[in-house]
Amino acid sequence: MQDISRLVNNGAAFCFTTRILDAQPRCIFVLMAPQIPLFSDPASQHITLKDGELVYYPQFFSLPEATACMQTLMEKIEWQQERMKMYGKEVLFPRLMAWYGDAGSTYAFSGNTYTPQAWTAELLRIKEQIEPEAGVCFNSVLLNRYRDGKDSMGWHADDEPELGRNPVIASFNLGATRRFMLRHQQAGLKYELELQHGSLLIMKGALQHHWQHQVPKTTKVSGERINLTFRVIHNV
Ligand SMILES: O=C(O)CCC(=O)C(=O)O
Ligand SMILES: [Fe+2]
Repeated sequence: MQDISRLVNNGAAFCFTTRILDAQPRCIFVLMAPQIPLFSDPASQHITLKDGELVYYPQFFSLPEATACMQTLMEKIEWQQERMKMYGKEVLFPRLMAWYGDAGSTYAFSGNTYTPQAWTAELLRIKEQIEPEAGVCFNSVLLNRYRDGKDSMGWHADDEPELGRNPVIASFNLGATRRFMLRHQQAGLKYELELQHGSLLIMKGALQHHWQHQVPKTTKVSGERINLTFRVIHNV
């Protein structure tokens, strides 16, 4: 899978997914000549950190579009509460999860190996809108569903070997606004964002090799939230 983000920055690109009979969806980038924007660039904030980059689109999907999308994902995704080993004991993840993607994009973390389910139409639709902004063709998505403020995700980096060096990860958010915290692992730096309904956060550069992130528990939020992290898995 080729990272063309450098090229995208100099011109415009779009990416589409084709499906030939029963074949896996294939993602194809078409580079356009510079200075001829095909689509308007949704408003975004570029945040340059030490050893990493973030691009935040507060309203990547409009509110009605995001609400309809969340409803579809709540109904159509096969949500599961997975288990992990912690200090030798089996514990439940404090959230629901699901893993979708191209066949073969197997992913291992927290002691489990996840085999993806086949893309749904709704997931492909979201992926196709995100890819031109991210500049990569994603082959998998991890979905997390935080049922209320008690559900959370602890400090970690998305630095598993199958994600490769300097992975581009696109994180799409629906439902309740939650705090997304980052901490630099060597420099003692911190950064945080409130990820709102319909927003997109692209993480790139060396971020995953130097920073960790988390979604802490909160007593202030009672609503549900769904987060999708689109990724490129290199063992396909
Ligand atoms: O829910 C979020 O915003 C974070 C998700 C995340 O970090 C992950 O899936 O690795
Ligand atoms: Fe993560």
